[in-house]
Amino acid sequence: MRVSFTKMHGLGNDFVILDNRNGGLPELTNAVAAALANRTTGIGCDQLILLENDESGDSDFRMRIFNADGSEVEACGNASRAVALLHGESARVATDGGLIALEPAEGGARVDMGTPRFEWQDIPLAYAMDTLSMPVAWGPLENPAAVNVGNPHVIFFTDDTDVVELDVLGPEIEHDPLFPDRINVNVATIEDRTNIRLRVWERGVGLTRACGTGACATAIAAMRRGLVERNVTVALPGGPLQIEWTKDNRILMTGPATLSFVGTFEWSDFA
Ligand SMILES: N[C@@H](CCC[C@H](N)C(=O)O)C(=O)O
Repeated sequence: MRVSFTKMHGLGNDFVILDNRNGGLPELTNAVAAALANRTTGIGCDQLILLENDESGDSDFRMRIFNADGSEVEACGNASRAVALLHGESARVATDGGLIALEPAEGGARVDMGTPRFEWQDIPLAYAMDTLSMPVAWGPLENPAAVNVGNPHVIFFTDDTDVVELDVLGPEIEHDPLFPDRINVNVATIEDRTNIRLRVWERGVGLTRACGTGACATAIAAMRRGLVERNVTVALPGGPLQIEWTKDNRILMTGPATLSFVGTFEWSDFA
């Protein structure tokens, strides 16, 4: 079967998007997702995004997210903006991390990512601790915060994020038994009350140019610690995102998205 896909990215975090809202595609297994995401033998991307009908009728459609390693996960901020651009109009979208609201904007989108969660069981962590100030360390990275913004994040604040060996510490922390579902690892530097610099080791992928949910989680953790205002710019290697934590406890993320190209592939080559 010949299948169409759209290649998009948000600040260099790239996606292969399959639109199955009209049905007809075979079941997308974790193995097929990993094969398509492979940059040597597949199409290549950080995340594979599958759009489906929401049978419950609670949303306009459903967005499923697969990391490059094939694992299916709950949320993806950058892909949400890409899907908003592709869809072209406002939409309420069901994800495994909860309902999100897309609002296309010039060259990108504003996304209501929902409400953050802070209970240790909700991250999830393996055992109880204060998620705003965790008494744990990995090498020079210590005393992180953890936030679930649909997916799980741990956030370390350091004087200079650029000197952290995230390619070494990232995989170690991602796979630590403290995190039963593994974790996305964020290393951030507070520049001033409205600016944060951020690098992310993504669960199931590795270092990426940008992570939208990482920007949301990091901004919320910094706001909870009183380090920044409730509306900040988060600068990632791929560019900036604007993150606001509203008085009614919603996370609003605004930033660009880009359509790279449209192509086709033969499903049986990857199944
Ligand atoms: N790139 C994403 C996050 C994708 C999912 C993440 N790797 C996870 O495993 O939770 C983003 O822009 O948020």
